[in-house]
Amino acid sequence: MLDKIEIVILSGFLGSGKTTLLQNLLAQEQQRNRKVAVLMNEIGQVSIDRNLLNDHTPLEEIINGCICCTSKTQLENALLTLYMQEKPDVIYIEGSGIAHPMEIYDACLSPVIAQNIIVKSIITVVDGNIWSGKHTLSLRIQKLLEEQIRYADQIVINKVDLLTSGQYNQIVEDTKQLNPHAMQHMTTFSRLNVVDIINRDQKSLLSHEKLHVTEHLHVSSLTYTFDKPINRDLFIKWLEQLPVSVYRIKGFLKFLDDVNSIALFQYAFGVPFFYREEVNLPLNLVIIGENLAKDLLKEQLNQLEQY
Ligand SMILES: Nc1nc2c(ncn2[C@@H]2O[C@H](COP(=O)(O)OP(=O)(O)OP(=O)(O)O)[C@@H](O)[C@H]2O)c(=O)[nH]1
Repeated sequence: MLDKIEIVILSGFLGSGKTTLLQNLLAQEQQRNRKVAVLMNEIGQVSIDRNLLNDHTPLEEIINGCICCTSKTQLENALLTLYMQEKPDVIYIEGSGIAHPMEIYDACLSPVIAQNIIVKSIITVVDGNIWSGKHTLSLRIQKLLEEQIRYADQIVINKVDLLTSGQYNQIVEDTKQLNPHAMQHMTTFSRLNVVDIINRDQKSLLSHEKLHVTEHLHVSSLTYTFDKPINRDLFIKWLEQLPVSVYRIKGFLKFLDDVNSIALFQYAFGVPFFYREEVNLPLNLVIIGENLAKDLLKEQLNQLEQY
């Protein structure tokens, strides 16, 4: 089994400074001698940003589609390709400016590779200038900007050079209110030493800081592997009692009433879907949510295997 590959998700609205940040990060990774791969998602028909990266960095691109719709499977496949072919230490995923960070997070956790990766950080770059004038944007875009901030564990407030001190203070306050857990960085041209922040050794931090760090990424995931078929009704009963903080589950199941096939299972915000598949895949179930009670969930899933 290969070592776990780190994933860092770069989120942020169009033009906020994600590619600029990525270039900075890649330079820092190079100094640390780590093997890096990049996955980019752009909405346009052609890739613009690839020219901004050096030729040695393995790159997969998903062009002309946003991860939140059909391109999600493409992202899963691209990630799998990078994982199998390049075996990097870390994969940076730059989402399109209109992608929701949770959609990217979700797409990373394909049941096929969820056990082999670890999402280290969700970094959202906020365009200070756009944020200050956000009332001129549609409500949908305003909501997206807020969501991109809400789900980050590192917030890079960029383009500080274009802000008045009043605007600067307002952004700091707004982002703190939307996401009190995240670390804030105020930057110009996305200049910050974030690699160290992502990789800092938690043991070396002061104890109060340690607690803070472990709480940063408040969205988490759990992968459970079933060894045998389970009872369908009991599984559905289990789903019905889940707290709303579990908002996504996906994976492969085998039910006692149909042991010759596999059920591809999808669950989003309380709504389950089962698709019958005639393939043989490991029975991995990935659960995504906020403040997951992992031990309890494992125990409950283990119980399902006892019937
Ligand atoms: N004035 C100013 N310009 C910046 C800053 N950071 C980035 N830019 C410029 O903003 C533009 C967009 O930056 P990118 O890094 O390409 O932004 P992006 O988020 O990758 O953009 P998309 O790929 O369209 O989503 C570029 O022209 C950058 O040079 C900053 O701090 N201040």
